Amino acid sequence: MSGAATVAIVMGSQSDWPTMKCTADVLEELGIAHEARIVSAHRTPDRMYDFAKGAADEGFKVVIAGAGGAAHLPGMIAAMTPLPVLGVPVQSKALSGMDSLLSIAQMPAGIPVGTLAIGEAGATNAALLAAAILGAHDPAVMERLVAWRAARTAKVAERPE
Ligand SMILES: Nc1c(C(=O)O)ncn1[C@@H]1O[C@H](COP(=O)(O)O)[C@@H](O)[C@H]1O
Repeated sequence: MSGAATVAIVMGSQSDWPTMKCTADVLEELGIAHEARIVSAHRTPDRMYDFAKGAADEGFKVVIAGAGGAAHLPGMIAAMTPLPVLGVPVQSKALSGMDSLLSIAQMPAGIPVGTLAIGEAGATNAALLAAAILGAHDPAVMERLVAWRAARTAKVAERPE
């Protein structure tokens, strides 16, 4: 999406992309400029430090961080930026994402990460939550979010077939 990105989507590995693509797809549908990068607290700590320290200066307003297993990425980023950080627990093979969920949710008081559900539902909702955050100060974004939700509601059938 063109224009200065307001939402950063970061993930610990290329293998997280099938999940985090759900975030990118919904942001695209909502017309919210975003940028996706692979950044790992474990494997690329210097890149993570530079990203987290510079995210606000880069113009990002919200960071969405997805990671699986020992998912320290969202919390480490939250420790280094005042921006809202939304954490998406990516489903892991060994523990089905429970490890990811607990790693992201159990932050110490003072360093918040808004933790979403495991997997694609969480990745989708992270985009909607980012839109709601941005929409609080941007009526055009809020209008598109309301329309997106209305369209989703309209798809719910009254009766099962
Ligand atoms: N949890 C983290 C972090 C981190 O938190 O910094 N970096 C990579 N990972 C995770 O390791 C999993 C397996 O990665 P590989 O598939 O590359 O082995 C991924 O879900 C990734 O998010």
